[in-house]
Amino acid sequence: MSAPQVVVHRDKELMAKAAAARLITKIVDAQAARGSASVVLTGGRNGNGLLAALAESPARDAVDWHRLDLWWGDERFLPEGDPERNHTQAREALLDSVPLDPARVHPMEPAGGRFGNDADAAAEEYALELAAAAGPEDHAAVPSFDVLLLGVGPDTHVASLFPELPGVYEQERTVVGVHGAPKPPPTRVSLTLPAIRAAREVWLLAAGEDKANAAAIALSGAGEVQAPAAGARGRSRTLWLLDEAAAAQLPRDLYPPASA
Ligand SMILES: O=C(O)[C@H](O)[C@@H](O)[C@H](O)[C@H](O)COP(=O)(O)O
Repeated sequence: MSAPQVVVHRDKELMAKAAAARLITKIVDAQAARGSASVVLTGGRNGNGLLAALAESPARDAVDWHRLDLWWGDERFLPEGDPERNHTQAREALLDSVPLDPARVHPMEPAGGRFGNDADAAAEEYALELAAAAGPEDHAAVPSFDVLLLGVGPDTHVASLFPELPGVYEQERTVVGVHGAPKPPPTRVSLTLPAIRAAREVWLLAAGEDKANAAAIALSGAGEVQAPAAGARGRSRTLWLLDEAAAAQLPRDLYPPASA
């Protein structure tokens, strides 16, 4: 697993724009090299802020949208179209504005869908979908995602893996149902750390002073059970994209203060 790299931007708006530019370049390079690209989206303000910035980017259509596979790192287990679903918010922020191939967009099942209100069954189905998309060269029963995006909670949760809750202990399954999540809604579906760590690159997005403590804890050697963000590592790159407020408590060796 790759050691974390930290990049700090002035504020959350610039962080979102810079992250969007970085993601466009990564997708374009992957498509040039392998004919397609694979990205895992995340929910929350920073994840959706990146998508909205990408939608506005002048370089947006350098991406061949028809050759992009989109997955989700987690989903709030709510009915299709619920405004609080990560899928709904991603569509509003970007997906409905670009010519994606619908067959390559993989939302997690909603509540009241094929599995009714059984989040565990929805998780099992998504694991099967991921496994079906994995190739012989892939590092787990999931495709080798080019970039897996993660927002970071103030408690250091990523996706819907919360400190000391069952999902963060999962070492076999790639997707789990989550019950009793401290961040509403309580029922969710989430990739597990083994699935996250199969990604080539993991990018963690955190902006605002409410994330400063979480970033400092996760980047200072905390264990993944107490700080799930600490376990979110990519095979070849782990990149923390912060604004100055979220970087304020980082150890000095990770983010030296601006020179006076
Ligand atoms: O379903 C969700 O809510 C997200 O997937 C969650 O993991 C989110 O990324 C973090 O809670 C950070 O959210 P903010 O960026 O809004 O702080």
